[in-house]
Amino acid sequence: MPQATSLPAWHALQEHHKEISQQHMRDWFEADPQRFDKFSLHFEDILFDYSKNLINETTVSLLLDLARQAGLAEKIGAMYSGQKINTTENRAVLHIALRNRSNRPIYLDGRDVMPDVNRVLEQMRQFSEEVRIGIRRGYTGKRIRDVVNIGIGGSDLGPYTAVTALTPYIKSDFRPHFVSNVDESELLDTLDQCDQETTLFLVASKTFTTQETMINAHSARQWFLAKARDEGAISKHFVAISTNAKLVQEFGIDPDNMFEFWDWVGGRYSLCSAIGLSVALAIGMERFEKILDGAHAVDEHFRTAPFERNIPVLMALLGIWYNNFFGAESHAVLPYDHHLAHLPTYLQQADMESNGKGVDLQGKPVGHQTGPILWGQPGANGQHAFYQLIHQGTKLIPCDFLAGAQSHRHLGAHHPTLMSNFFAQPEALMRGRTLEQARAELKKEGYSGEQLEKLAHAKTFPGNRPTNSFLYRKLTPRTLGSLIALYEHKIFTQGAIWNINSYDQMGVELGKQLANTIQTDMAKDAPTTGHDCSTNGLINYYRQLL
Ligand SMILES: O=P(O)(O)OC[C@H]1O[C@H](O)[C@H](O)[C@@H](O)[C@@H]1O
Repeated sequence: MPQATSLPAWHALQEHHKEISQQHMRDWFEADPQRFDKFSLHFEDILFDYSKNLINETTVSLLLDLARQAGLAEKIGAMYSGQKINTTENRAVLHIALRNRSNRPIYLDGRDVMPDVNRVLEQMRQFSEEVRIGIRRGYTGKRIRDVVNIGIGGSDLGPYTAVTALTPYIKSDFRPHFVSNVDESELLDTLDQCDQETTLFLVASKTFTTQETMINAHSARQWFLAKARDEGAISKHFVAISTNAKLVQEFGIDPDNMFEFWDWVGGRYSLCSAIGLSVALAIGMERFEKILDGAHAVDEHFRTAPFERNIPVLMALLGIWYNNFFGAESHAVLPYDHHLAHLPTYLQQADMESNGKGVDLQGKPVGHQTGPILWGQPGANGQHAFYQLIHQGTKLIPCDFLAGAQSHRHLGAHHPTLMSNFFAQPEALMRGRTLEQARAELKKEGYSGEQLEKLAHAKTFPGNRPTNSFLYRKLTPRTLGSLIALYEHKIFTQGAIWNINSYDQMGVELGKQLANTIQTDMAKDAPTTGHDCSTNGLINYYRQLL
């Protein structure tokens, strides 16, 4: 596959960019009352409004050409048919199989993976129901009240984001916890809230070798045994979620208490696998399966919708437009739905670990920018922190705004107020405020002369800042599954066009290796000398502080 930069559509977009960058969205909206109809789409109850972007019909058509010329259709086909598109690790990428709610088989090396998927779903169903209704209890016969998921990265962020998102559905006498960091503070603060007799630990790790998770799991085991004093009781309080049966057994977890997943599920794409067990325990398996339904519906949309009406494809192309032609370095995700507070963090791993790559599929340096810096936090909080820079700073930051029309609980004017901000911010970012408008407003307020002039410039907003708005009825399990799948396929599409492998994460390794050698050095009595002088200096000063 040729580099994206050598495709004819790339050159055409470079030329087109010159023309678009001279124009203002405000004028387009004034000239064309149909703009919203042209540039918005519905998927079930989710409205995707992309009309407030720096695009016209030619832009969209050139971006679609780019997708076609980059072989996107073939690449989607390759993923769905189980080809080993994770070429560096020689693995297929089949998270779509985890939520394949159709009767269609999905083959990997000539074998249908669906019986395995369904077997584990059945195991999750049985286990979560037994815990929730109290058939499975702790070693003293008490009901399980606290569930602690111990995992990091993909074995933490997905279920943590989902459990937070679906807080209104959590069983009232049940408390889910997530421990990821190796910093003992997190584990100890959590254990302080728990009782050994009523706590269930889910040790979640695809590889079962991740340092942070293993240390936390061993410490949790010790904490448990300090009270239970019976190794036999472990089977009632520890389960594992992993692809590595051997290491799970070595840790002392009964194979019957292991929930399997497979090397064709990337960690950051594993929410719909057994990694979602904490979600199933918290909200019930039936509702967990609604997440799968929502994700599957989007999988089908992505697979079958023509590119011009394919939401993840359009999300990806708009991202590429800003990333590669406007030089935007970051992308903000701004949920006006407090339950989605962890979505930006979740998407940081999904997007930045997938597309933070500098070589292409042939192992050659890419000749263009790849994945953006993804960041964000819930509105309205962000408005009082970093929106100033988005409105008037010197950087272009495309933003996604997300909101549910209905909230789960009602209190006075809270929700309408939140929603008014959700509508106002993208409008203000698009429209801005001209110098003339600022002058007129100040004049009305009684300003004049030099002071008016100075203030008018400070109060001018350039506008023309691009946003997407996602508006759905209510944050249900199904909607959550759909939103996550939309972003997953956006990431896939961008990786496909950039011709990179979105499914390995070699960049995480070096720091891990160095940490291991440094820990050995730290254990020695002599001052550390084996590193650069800065690292030596830091380690040696740390010793003095102990
Ligand atoms: O699930 P695990 O094998 O414990 O891995 C947990 C995480 O750690 C690694 O460092 C990877 O960068 C992540 O992609 C992964 O999700």
